[in-house]
Amino acid sequence: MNHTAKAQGATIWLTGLPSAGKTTIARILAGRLRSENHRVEVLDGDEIRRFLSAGLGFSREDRNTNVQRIGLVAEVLARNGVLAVVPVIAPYADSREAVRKRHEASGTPYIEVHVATPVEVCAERDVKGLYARQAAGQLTGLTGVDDPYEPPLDPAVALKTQGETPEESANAVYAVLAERGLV
Ligand SMILES: Nc1ncnc2c1ncn2[C@@H]1O[C@H](COP(=O)(O)OS(=O)(=O)O)[C@@H](OP(=O)(O)O)[C@H]1O
Ligand SMILES: Nc1ncnc2c1ncn2[C@@H]1O[C@H](COP(=O)(O)OP(=O)(O)O)[C@@H](O)[C@H]1O
Repeated sequence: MNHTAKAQGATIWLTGLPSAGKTTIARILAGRLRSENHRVEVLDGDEIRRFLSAGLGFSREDRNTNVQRIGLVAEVLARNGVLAVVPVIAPYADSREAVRKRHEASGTPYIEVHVATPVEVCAERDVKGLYARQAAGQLTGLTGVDDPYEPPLDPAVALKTQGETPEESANAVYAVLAERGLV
């Protein structure tokens, strides 16, 4: 297939707690997809918050605004043939549903991946020290600890990252894309 002329885009949204493995899986998946000549963009929550969502905090309202902005950008990319990989917490089911609807409205594939690492494992990994800061009383409103996380009820795939390598997790997402004829 000639990917430059007729590429099929999609949004692949990786939702899950801090330190669940979203960013790691997104990077590995994106690397594999690029090596196969797909057009790929990773819309990382942390990066977007420095620019497109600068000034937004972690209230329900701000998280929703953040997720809708990212959802808009992802849908535009995906509609135009890009595989948009989105490692963003997106803790609220209604925000994720709005993003799904935006994709459905244009007939653009939207794949929801639950990076379903248990909070105890995430807190042990604590890549950015957020769980320690929350425990020390230096931070409140941490997703999964003292702020809500509404798990997806019907994700395309749920990854148990504590029992597998990051490569295996990324391969499981790739397999879903393959099943749906997107790669
Ligand atoms: N209170 C609180 N809760 C959750 N996360 C926090 C918080 N404060 C800062 N951070 C850091 O911000 C990153 C999450 O940003 P997102 O844009 O993915 O979150 S959201 O979808 O708007 O909820 C998240 O990145 P990841 O660890 O990669 O998930 C954190 O590093
Ligand atoms: N199967 C796996 N998938 C993804 N990350 C894993 C896995 N197993 C262990 N890890 C580790 O967990 C950490 C996840 O960090 P990160 O990807 O930054 O999480 P998030 O983006 O969800 O905050 C990394 O240190 C990664 O090496």
